[in-house]
Amino acid sequence: MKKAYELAKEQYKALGVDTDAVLKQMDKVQISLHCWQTDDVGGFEKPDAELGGGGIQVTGNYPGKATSIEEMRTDLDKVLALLPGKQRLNLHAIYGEFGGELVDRDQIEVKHFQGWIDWAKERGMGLDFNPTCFSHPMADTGFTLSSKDESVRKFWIEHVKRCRAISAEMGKQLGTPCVMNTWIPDGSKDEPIDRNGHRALLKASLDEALSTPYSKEHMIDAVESKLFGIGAESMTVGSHDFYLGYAIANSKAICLDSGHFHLTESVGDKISSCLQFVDDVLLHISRPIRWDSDHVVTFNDEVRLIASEIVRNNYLDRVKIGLDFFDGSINRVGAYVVGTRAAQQAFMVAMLEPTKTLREYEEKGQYFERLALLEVLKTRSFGAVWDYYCQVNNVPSGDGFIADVQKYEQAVLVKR
Ligand SMILES: C[C@H](O)[C@H](O)[C@@H](O)C(=O)CO
Ligand SMILES: [Mn+2]
Repeated sequence: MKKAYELAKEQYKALGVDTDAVLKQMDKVQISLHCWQTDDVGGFEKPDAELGGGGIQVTGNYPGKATSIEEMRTDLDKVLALLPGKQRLNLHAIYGEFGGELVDRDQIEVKHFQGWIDWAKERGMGLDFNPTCFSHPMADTGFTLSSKDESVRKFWIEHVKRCRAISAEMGKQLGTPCVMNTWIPDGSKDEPIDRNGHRALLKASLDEALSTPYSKEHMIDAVESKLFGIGAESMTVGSHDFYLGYAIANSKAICLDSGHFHLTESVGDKISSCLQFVDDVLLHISRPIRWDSDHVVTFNDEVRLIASEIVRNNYLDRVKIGLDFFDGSINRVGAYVVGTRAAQQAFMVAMLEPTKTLREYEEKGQYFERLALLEVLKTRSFGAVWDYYCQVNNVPSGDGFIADVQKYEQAVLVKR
């Protein structure tokens, strides 16, 4: 492997790229693992909880879904052991440790998440967080923060407020800001008459829910837009226009989910636009197939453009990288490993680009040369650099992780 790496190093050196520097630079890529892939977005508020409503859906019934926080942590440790580099963990509010009590969303406190904070601290990881404004009777009408019913709005405002306090404490205790992302399912199946009314209510609810000031050293608010959801095909209250406007006007981060735009739109193209106006972008890297299907991320052109845009513009400090897929049709631990590695690979390939040369071609109008070099790069020995990176990080390289996931399935998952 070292030999293959040395050859690749020479190949990239000829193009003006220092592969050793790339290996170091990869340390800056910290991907936040979305906890909800372990259990198909069920959460542990009550036994056998399942994702309900919210315009999102998990398909598949592959054996081995985590049925408790303990199982979830075992799975996450397995995932972490198969990934090179450092990761964060992204929690949803339904994953608190409620000790068998029914703690409603407007009652959650730091104490329900202290176990996670300690867990993360032991692993030297940062945490991110999300209010859960779905899978709850108060979300059954399809509206939460933008509901016309004041009692419904109040309930969700209180939930978001408590989530922010929890997030700030997570960031404080772990010494790294917790990104708290608010996504709500609010929308309408059929053509509504009062789009404006719901958007005005959402703005007012957010103003109140996000009013407590917290240091950016502890927590960063992000808001996530969406084009449409299941059962909300005609109008989504929190559209991209709405949230980009809100984020700019209120100095919040905007969350761009790869599945939340028309399929011909590209999240990679949006990053440099948003960052002209907001301090931070949060990514939910996903793989939409025909709709916001939340397929496991693969190393495709979409993800590569996202990574290239971040690396080419030195935006690694301003773009927080999260994943958002939930596939219950395959081994869930394997799904994490494939999806996270794919995103990491996209960043590595972006770092192996001789951007300076490409930029010079572009500045001089040498578009044939720019195109040709981009094509040549597609056949360079990136795989050897990736394998070596895995080796120096003591995780399986090549297809080695497949056997590890299979072993874990036999030893742990099938017994659940
Ligand atoms: C579970 C997440 O909050 C959810 O996936 C959200 O981020 C989203 O993308 C909804 O479509
Ligand atoms: Mn998302």
